[in-house]
Amino acid sequence: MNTKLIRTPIAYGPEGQPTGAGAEHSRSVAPTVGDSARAGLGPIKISAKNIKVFYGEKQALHGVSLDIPDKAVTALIGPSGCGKSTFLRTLNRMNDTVPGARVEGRIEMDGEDINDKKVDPVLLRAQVGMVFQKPNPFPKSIFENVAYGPKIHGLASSKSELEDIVQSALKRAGLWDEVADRLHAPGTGLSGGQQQRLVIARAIAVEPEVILMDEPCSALDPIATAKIEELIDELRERYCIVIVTHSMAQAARVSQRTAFFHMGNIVETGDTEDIFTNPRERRTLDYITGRFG
Ligand SMILES: Nc1ncnc2c1ncn2[C@@H]1O[C@H](COP(=O)(O)OP(=O)(O)OP(=O)(O)O)[C@@H](O)[C@H]1O
Repeated sequence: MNTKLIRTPIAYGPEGQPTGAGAEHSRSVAPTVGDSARAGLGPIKISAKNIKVFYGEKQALHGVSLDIPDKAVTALIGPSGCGKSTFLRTLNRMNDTVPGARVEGRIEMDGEDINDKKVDPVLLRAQVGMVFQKPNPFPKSIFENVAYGPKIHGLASSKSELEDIVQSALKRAGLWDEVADRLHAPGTGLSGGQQQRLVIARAIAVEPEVILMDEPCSALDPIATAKIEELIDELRERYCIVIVTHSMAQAARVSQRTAFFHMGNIVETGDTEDIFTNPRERRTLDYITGRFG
């Protein structure tokens, strides 16, 4: 069991291998995502199996399965209402917070069931951070926006350590140079694109392994969008990133893997280049060429 997700730690052997309870779930050889080994992607980080989501009587996902590689960007594309955001929210159990929502199926992160009752959803959401469509900084200073998570998760043992974490997260989010001289100004006073990078810094500050992005650029102008796309490309060296986007061009620019959703199902998954140049399914071709959606 991933100790970052539960409050009770388990023992690890001398080479970092899990021992005792939960060790049977660990993988000595991490699998890769089919042909993505060729594309040089990381091993599977998240594996979703037969995911069904219901909002009351309405079924939004009808048994979706997807392997998501580490150190890569996976784009979820498809027409409005096809279930992209619903699927994204299952990956850090955000649907738990939606009244009337019910999730079936299994989602493993590093081979562990994230819906296991031992998993603390608060710790899971720190490990699997989320960036929304509309930048949502807290009504606090730039510094406090980033420092908040590390403080509540006890990641800094001193003020200077906290300052280092904040500085490093802002640097990795490509925002440091623009805010270094006004860390105590309100986060909400930044431009939309800067706010979105602040929110990304906030997610990074708690040392996540996965970053989920739900249309992160749809409220931004082309220049701010280009900066976020550049940032996503840098972040993928370190994180597993899943992005929902309505922009085919964006999916093609930033992702290495793409899953095409339609009416609560995945029609096709593959390397982004293959999906956009040589899709196997007619519905994918029709969507990416703008015949529907
Ligand atoms: N909280 C909710 N309560 C009831 N139905 C919901 C809820 N959230 C989503 N749905 C429904 O579930 C289906 C999938 O919605 P979802 O938002 O996941 O699609 P999407 O592909 O992300 O759409 P979009 O691209 O428009 O954001 C839709 O029919 C939507 O109306």
